[in-house]
Amino acid sequence: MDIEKVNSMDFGEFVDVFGNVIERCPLIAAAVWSQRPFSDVEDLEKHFFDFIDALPQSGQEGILRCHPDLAGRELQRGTLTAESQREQSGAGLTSLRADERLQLAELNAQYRARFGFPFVLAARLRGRAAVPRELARRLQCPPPQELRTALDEVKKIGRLRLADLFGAHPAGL
Ligand SMILES: NC(=O)NC1=NC(=O)NC1=O
Repeated sequence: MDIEKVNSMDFGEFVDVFGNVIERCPLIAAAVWSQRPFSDVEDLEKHFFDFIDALPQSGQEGILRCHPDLAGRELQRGTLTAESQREQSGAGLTSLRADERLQLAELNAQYRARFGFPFVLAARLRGRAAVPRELARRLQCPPPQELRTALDEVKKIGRLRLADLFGAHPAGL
């Protein structure tokens, strides 16, 4: 994949390839397509992130709500997107003990009850021990700060997914 190829994609191709850069939010790719041509992958990524930053809080929270829980029901049922499945299994979340899974389910429920959206963490960047630790730590954060932290994690996931698509190794993560 190179940027000339991306700039030559029609709408359908572009959304097929980039529709899940932000988990289950193809709308963002559909909007970003109209911003082409992109100078490079960083420019493409910036358009994805600028779209997220320009949303009202309700839209930003909506993006978070499109994310499946870490080690949640969807992982158990095998209904995750391919990207999410790779990320969650890569973080060791498919080999949790029953007590670890229960602890995460309880923390995820507490988090969702407090913030109104699921806990989001770029799982590939952290080991499996970091998930409950980060969840417990962030559970104490003020909601405005936690919204920003969660969106930063969405962007880290997006950066990793774009790097995969370009066969690159993302800097600055
Ligand atoms: N709730 C989440 O954090 N979900 C995810 N994190 C990832 O890295 N991939 C996911 O699906």
